[in-house]
Amino acid sequence: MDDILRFALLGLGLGALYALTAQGIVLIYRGSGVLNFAHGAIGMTAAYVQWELATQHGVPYWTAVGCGVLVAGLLGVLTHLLVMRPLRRASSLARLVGTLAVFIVLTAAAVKRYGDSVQLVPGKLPSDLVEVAGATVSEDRIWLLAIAIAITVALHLLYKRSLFGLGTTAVAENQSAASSLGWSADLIAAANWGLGSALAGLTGILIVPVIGLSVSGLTTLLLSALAAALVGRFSSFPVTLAGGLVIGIVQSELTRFGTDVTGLAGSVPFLVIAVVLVARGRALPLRGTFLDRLPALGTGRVRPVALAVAVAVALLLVALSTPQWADAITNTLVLSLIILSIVVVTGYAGQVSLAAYALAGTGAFIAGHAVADWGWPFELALLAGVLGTVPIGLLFALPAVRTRGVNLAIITLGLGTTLEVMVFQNTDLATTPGSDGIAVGKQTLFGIDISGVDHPQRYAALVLLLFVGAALVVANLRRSRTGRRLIAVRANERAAAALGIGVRATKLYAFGVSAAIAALAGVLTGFRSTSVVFTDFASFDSITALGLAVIGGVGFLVGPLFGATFAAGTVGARFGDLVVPGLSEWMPLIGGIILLLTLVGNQDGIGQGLGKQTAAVERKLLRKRSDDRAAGPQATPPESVPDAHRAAPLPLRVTGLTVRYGGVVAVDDLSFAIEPGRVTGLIGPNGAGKTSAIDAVTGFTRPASGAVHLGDRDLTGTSVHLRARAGLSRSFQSLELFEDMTVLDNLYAACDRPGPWTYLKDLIRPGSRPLPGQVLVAVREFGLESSLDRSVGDLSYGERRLLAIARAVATSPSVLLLDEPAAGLSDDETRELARLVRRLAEEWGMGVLLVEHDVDMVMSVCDQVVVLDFGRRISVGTPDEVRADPAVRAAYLGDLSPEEAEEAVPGAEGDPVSA
Ligand SMILES: Nc1ncnc2c1ncn2[C@@H]1O[C@H](COP(=O)(O)OP(=O)(O)OP(=O)(O)O)[C@@H](O)[C@H]1O
Repeated sequence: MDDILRFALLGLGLGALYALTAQGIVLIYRGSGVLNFAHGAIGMTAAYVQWELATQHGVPYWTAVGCGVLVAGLLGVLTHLLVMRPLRRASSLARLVGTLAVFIVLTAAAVKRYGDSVQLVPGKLPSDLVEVAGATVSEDRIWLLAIAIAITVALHLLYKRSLFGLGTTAVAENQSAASSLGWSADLIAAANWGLGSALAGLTGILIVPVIGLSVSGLTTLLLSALAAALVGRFSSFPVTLAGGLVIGIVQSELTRFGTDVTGLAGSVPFLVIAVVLVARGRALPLRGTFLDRLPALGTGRVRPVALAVAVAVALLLVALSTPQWADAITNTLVLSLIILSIVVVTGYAGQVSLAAYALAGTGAFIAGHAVADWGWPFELALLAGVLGTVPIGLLFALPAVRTRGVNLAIITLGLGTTLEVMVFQNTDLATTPGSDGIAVGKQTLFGIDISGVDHPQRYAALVLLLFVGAALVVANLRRSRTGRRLIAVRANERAAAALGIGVRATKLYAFGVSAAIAALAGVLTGFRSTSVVFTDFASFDSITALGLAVIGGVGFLVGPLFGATFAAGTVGARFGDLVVPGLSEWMPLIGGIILLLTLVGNQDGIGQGLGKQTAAVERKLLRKRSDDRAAGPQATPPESVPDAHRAAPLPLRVTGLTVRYGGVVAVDDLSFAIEPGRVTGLIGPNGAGKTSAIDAVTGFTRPASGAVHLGDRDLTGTSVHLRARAGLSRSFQSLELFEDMTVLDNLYAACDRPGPWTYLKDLIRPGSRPLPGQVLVAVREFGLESSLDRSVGDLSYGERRLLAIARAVATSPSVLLLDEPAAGLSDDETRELARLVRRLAEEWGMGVLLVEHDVDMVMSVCDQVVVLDFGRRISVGTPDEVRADPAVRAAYLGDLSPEEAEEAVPGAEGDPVSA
């Protein structure tokens, strides 16, 4: 019992360190929406400044502390002004990498100045042993706990009570609204960066007497601190403190009771948090979720002649290279493969995963054991490593099914670190006796000696060919139907699901392909010498790899090559040394600064600039051909919708539907039916529950009760994409188009129905097929023929609204649910839309549900109208019946002022139902 208490008390001290670190991270996240990877580095800088001033320049201790904290605060403000402000319109991924670049610059500068050994720094907190509740602990832990609590209370009060705190919250929630009230978002962000970084500095200074002063020391705290921040949802200071303390206590108890499993203590609390987060996450984001600006994407087009020439030249260079240069080429290409795996999962599928190195290590681990323990030849071991890592990649994908953004990044980083400490660092699993890794010896490939030790050029040539092969597979994926689905999911998960795309399967697929590529890199890294050494696969290196991916252009196939050249030990670093001898010593710092400049200069990475230039040259050279292509390979649309493409005429029956949001009953026991070939209107005042009804029918909201049947099929409880595939298609009030795709690709995403084999086939032979007949008819009906190659971002407001409906129609639904399709259209456009809706029912045979505020349009188009008020159905019937219904008049009149109501009652002129 005493032991339990003693370890709990020790854990409180540890937890206080986590909490202190986490509070600064939360503070900056609240103020700027950025996860600051440079937090630990800023703290470390402050600690070094304080240490140098106090020990080497005789500055009094507390003055030195003040200077350290001040420098940290200044670094925060500078980070905001020089990096984050120029990146304010960039994707959140680019901003995250901005902080990473700051991290690299600060750590490289610190290594240059102070070296990378650990200094023991005496602290000012008393460290006598004291007895608390029968257990002995060092007094400084109690002080740290008290400081953590005091800082938490101060921050809580500052952000809840002060004008500055209110301003920060206002800016975080709605920047433009806050600006219109006179808050300067820029000033508030700068202040938060300054304050958060000063706190990082103070934390760093307080912590180093406990953990020692070193450049990398603070990163070891990072994961637990991030976990504490996750518990506090990056917003609550008290919950973050509690999270930090509980993690500290659990880790401490585990070191006492679970010492025989490597890495258990560090991993368990993290894993529990990950599971809770995933359980509490949502399969699809909520309505109105803010959609981030996304990194630009390349086309994935391969120019065979240029590629063949490039490969031939590269092979020649490899053959002529010295062993050192061959090694540098291998390093560059292996890192390029790692980055290529990030292009698939983050660039194409939009999932910020920080697991690349963990997956690479897994590949090396499997292949290493296959060779060392089971005596498999290299060819088979390579295959086993690559394929065997795919299931692990899918495991990493599970959190992505229910979490996104920063949360996903941290969970994947944590899972990767767990794998690293529990498997890769476990000497029972990852070393052969007498070796510091898995001893695999020298390799041959189909009888040719390719040992990286004896023939570095041959090994480099092998890596080159495999890189080209992997890049071609990724290029195929980008151009394929499957690639389009990945990009649709990246752009908007809700819209993708509504079109029948299995969002979960798509994400799993991206993680699977990415894992295979990372594993290939891992095997090639591991087998270049005679034993697979797992220090090559540090989980935190995944953060740097993501940074390099963004610098190169995370959506571009050439991105990996550019990104990789910025790393140490690669071709880029060797060239640097050639140009200025001795440069390699400065290379990490210079590399960090170049990263910063590149990122600030071009947020979409080098790949995009290159892509634009190539495209411009090509356009000039091949103007005629590209004109032909713009005209498109599409066939002429048939006169009417071919029977084969008509949707099955199925009635939709909704019975007893009730939707609750906490205490609000948005839809109350609603029943209605939609018959094929007929248009049903759903009207009601603002907030009556119309969109909630569509959400519940299409599966976006889980109703409290009720049933949905399409024909004979009971769709109650099925997921959004399965309802869409069954024949329910919807449009959204806020359109939810795939903004970074062309009109044509938006339509393809809707009408493609690839089978399970397509996922594999697309990696080898991406097929493109013309739009099916019914979509061509829709294109003509909605007047989109000349816009097919345009990007959605270039369309006018009216065109966007038409595309949203055309896209829903392209899925060939039995029932089409339109949510306010005429909002914002002119009278002429609305009349044209009304005619179109009518034709969709009469000529296409669909059942249409029309939610509209334009009552005139509803009355003119619909066969039947359902009226909602406060979620309840108050009337149903033909337009005339509804118009005459006193309950409807009362509901609508309730919306009007008394004068308007009086005016409306006597005659038809002011009648809100007919006007
Ligand atoms: N996610 C949510 N959480 C809590 N309440 C919600 C949520 N979504 C909607 N509501 C509430 O449910 C009720 C119905 O909203 P809904 O948007 O479905 O109405 P609507 O008829 O479509 O309104 P509008 O015509 O303004 O679009 C409203 O009171 C709304 O505030």
